[in-house]
Parts: sequence; structure tokens; C-alpha cells
Amino acid sequence: MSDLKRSLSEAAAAAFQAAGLSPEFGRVTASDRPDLADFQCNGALAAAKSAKRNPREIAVQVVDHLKGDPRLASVEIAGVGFINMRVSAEALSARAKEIAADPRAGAALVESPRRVLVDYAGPNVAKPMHVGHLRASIIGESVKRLYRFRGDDVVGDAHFGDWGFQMGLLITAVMDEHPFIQALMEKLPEAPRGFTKADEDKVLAEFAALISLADLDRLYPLASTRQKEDLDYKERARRATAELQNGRFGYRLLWRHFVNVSRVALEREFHALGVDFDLWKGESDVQELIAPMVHQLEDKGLLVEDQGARIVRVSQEGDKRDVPPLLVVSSEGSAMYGTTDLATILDRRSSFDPHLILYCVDQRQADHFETVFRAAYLAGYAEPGTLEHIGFGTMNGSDGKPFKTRAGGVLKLHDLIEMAREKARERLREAGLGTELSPEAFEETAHKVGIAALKFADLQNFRGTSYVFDLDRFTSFEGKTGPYLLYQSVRIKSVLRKAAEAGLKAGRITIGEPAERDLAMLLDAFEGALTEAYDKKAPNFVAEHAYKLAQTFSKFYAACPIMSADDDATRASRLNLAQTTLRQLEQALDLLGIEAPERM
Ligand SMILES: NC(=[NH2+])NCCC[C@H](N)C(=O)O
Repeated sequence: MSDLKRSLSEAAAAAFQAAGLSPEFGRVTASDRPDLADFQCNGALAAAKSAKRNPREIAVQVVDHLKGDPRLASVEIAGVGFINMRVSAEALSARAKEIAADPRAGAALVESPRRVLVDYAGPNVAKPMHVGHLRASIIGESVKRLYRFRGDDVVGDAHFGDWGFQMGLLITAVMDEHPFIQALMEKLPEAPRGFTKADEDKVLAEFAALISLADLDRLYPLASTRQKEDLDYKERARRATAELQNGRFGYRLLWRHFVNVSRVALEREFHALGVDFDLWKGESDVQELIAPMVHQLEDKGLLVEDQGARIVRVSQEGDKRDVPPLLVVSSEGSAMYGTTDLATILDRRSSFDPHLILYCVDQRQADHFETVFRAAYLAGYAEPGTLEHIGFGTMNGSDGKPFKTRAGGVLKLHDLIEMAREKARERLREAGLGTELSPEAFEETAHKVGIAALKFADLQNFRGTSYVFDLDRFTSFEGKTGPYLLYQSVRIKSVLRKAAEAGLKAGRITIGEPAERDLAMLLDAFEGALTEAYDKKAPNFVAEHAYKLAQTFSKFYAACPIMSADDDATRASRLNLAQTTLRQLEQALDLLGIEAPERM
């Protein structure tokens, strides 16, 4: 089973081949003049150039070969040699029927599934999340779902930032605030003889009683500001970080408490956003791998001294792109962000052995990843081409700079979601929607509308583009928005409910009216949109398809009455089209990480 674009491409390829030309020229695309044709093939022009022949002559040969294909109602030459095709009603009906019967709503699977690891979100302990993390979460979740839906074996990993300087800052701040903890830390440079798991749990419980998430949220920014002015403080934090990393027992316990508290809170917020990880590994998880890795890099002759630090040079003379070297060990002897990323590649190789790792991280880290990837290829830790950075632009405020809250601070995911939810409530009330829902159901709908607004606003743009945060626009039920798509899907659900209540059943699809035709064409285009999104790691192609599908359905519904159709067969066919549209639309929304409510 394949979509029309692909099956017509195959036919055109055969036609080119029959004309003694490369089948490559047979690529068929959706027509840019839908009023004239459904599909077009421009291959005759390219073929003419390479074969030094007349394009029209080639087009005539190809068209002659294609004529009589039962799928085509017409195939004609336009201009200097463009080939225009119109699909027959029978072929379109058959394809629509196929999609209606397909649990995958017309989407194919990849031919050879791969193991793919998606590294996304990348939140940090205690440090507040910024818009980069929000976008990484939204885009990464969608890419993960897309790859999984295409049949790959996919694991999504949060890659928790739990090992940097911020840990030393927190330890220092907490000790300053709690003399009890300070004293305890002095008593516990290492595990006392006979210290059991139960003893550890007791200490952790004491930490839990003294330090809450709110405390971490309060202390981190204070400590982070202070270390900028107070060199002595900074030095203490730096030492604490080093001691933690060297395994100081008390610090490790305290650190475990920080990690636990942050993780629980973060997972709750991500879950509210509809972002769920398969793996929640942290930077700390690969620390044991670093020392042997450094040795190995040394043995391979890749490590060089540079002003007291040890680096891997990844650029060579004449390289198109000059990227900074990988800083493996700093002059102070610590492992760095890139060192951890390199060790993580080793860890992933031994645990999951991925064919591909996708890093969904802010575009501003492009150089960092280029450096890490090159080092990994040089060291033989990954096959060239199997590591890929999926960068993205920023979400900006109206001032054109990365979005900040009104108070000027970085946004908290929790607050952002609440803002979107509040706007969604307002919008629903304004539109007179959800009036029949129970208060709980109304809340749930408002939540779904709010999340859809945020996610769709993000995913409708190609990821590389930056966009401006505008909650009023994002939450509107009109225009290219998440709420519009939810509204359309709820509308279809309501039609289907009414039909079911009246005992009406969906039946055999026949395509006749132009609006039915347009809808069937769009249902067929799902596969093409998914392929593009998959190849380019760009969910905006799925978003675009969902939007067009909703719009096309809306026009279809206006032009082709369902309940009051002229006869039973037409009604059954249109009901089936509506049902199939809903399934495909919900599938597309699911790939964007968006959930539609049952009612509004
Ligand atoms: N493998 C990675 N480096 N992933 C991205 C991690 C992002 C990092 N925690 C940050 O906040 O910037």
C-alpha cells in the first residue's frame, strides 16, 4: 500500500526508463496549481538537459507511456515539458478506502528500522529552565514520537544536568544556611565504618525535612549571583564541586537529595506538558567512564596539552568549518561539559547501541556538538554521520530577545503552563465553549487547549526559525493555532456522535464532489508530510498537514452535508470520510504531542 505520490512516481520512473532515461527523473510532486492538476512531474526538463534532447519530445514519450494508466483521469503536457496529472475518481476512492481501513491512517513504516536515541529537554538540577529547554522539550518529544511511529526503535533520554558547578553552589549555600548540615558534612568526609543503607536513608530524611524544592529555587539564584561578586564564595563553591566529584561522602548524600527533589518536580511539570521520557539519565551517570576514556584518548594520541589543559583538536587546516577543540580536562583537573557528552556516547553505545543519536538542543550549542561529534568520530566511538544536532531558534519576547517573564526572570515551566491554561479558560468562556462541562472536565479541556496552544505555536515553524511569544494569538480559536485544531477535531467527534446516536453507520467511500476530492487528496498527502518531517527532523511538516486537513474538512463539511445527505450510500461514505479524517488528525496531533478533548 502506498500513497499516490509514491505510486505515481514509480509509474513515471518506469516511463522515463522506457524512454531510455534515468528513472530518477520520474519524481512526482503535488501540483503547485491544484486548479489544473493534482500532481506534476518536471523530470522531462532535467532529463533534456542531461541527455541534450528536446524536453517536450521527452515529455511526449513519457505521457504516451503513462496514458491508459487506470489511476489517471488525465495526463498532459504544459509549457515546455511539464507533465500534469489528474487522478481518477476511482483511484482516489480506492486510496481513501485503503486509508480508512488502515490502523496507521495511511502512513507507511520505514523499510529498515533503526535504533534511535533522542537526547532532549536537558533540564538541570536547581537551575531554572529557560525557553531553550521548553523548545527542546516540545520539539524533542515530537521528533521522538515521529520516529517511533515510523517504526524505529526509539528511546528518549532527558540527559539531566546534575553534575556541574551549580551543585557546588547549592552545597555551599545550604551549608551556610544550616549549621546542622555544615556540622554533619564535617563529620562525614567519608562513609563511617558500618554506615548502612538505613543510616543513609535517615540522613536523607533529615535533608528532606530541612530543604524543600522551594528552598532550592530560592537558594540557587542567590548563590549564583553571589559567586559573581564574591570571589571567596566562588572558590568555596568550586572546591565543593571538586570534592563532590571526587566522592566526598556527605556531599554525595546532599547531592542525592538535591537531585531527587528536582527530578520529582521536573518530571511532574514535563508530564503536565505531555512530555514523558523513557530514560532519565544524568550527566553524573557517566562519570566513572571518564578516567578510562581519558586514558584511551591519550593512547590513541588524540589528547594534547594546551596551557595546562588537555584537549582534542578536531579542526584541520582547510576545514570548511573551524570548530573549537574539545576541552577534555581543564587546567584545574576537572572534566567538562563536552567530556561528559563524549562519555555519554560510550555509555549509550554499550547500553543501547544506537544507529543514530539526535540531540535536540538550542542552536546556540551548535559548535559544542560539532566539536563533540568530531571527537567521537576521531576516537572511533561512533560511525561518522550517526550523531546529529537538531538545533532550533529561540522563542522571543516582543522585544525580539529570548523570552523572559514580566519580572525579567527566566520562565518557569510551571508558570508558563498556568498562564496558558488561564488564557485558555478565558478563551473558552469568550467563545461560549465548554458551558455544558462539569468543572473538572472544563479544567481538563482548558489544560488541553493551553498545551495545544503552546505546542502548536512552536511546532508550526520550522525549528530553525525563531518566533515571538504571543499568548493571545496562540490561544485563539481562529487561524493557524492549536486551539483551532482541537476545535475542529471536537466538531468532527460531535458529528460522529450524533450519527451514532441516530444509528447511522459509516460505509463504502465513493469520491464525487470536488470537496470530497480535496479531502481525499489531503488524506493521501499524510504519508508525504510524514516522510518530509522524518527526513528533516522537522515536525512543522506534520503541523502543516494537520492544519490543512482541518481546514479542508471544514470546507468539505460546509459543501457536503453528512446527516442530511441525499441518500444512504452518500451519507455512509461521508461519515466514513469524517471518521477517517478524525483518525488521521488525531494521529497527527499525537505526533505533535497534542491531545484533543472529547468535547468542548
Ligand atoms: N547531551 C546534551 N548536552 N544535551 C543537552 C543538555 C543541555 C544542558 N543541560 C543545558 O541546560 O544547556
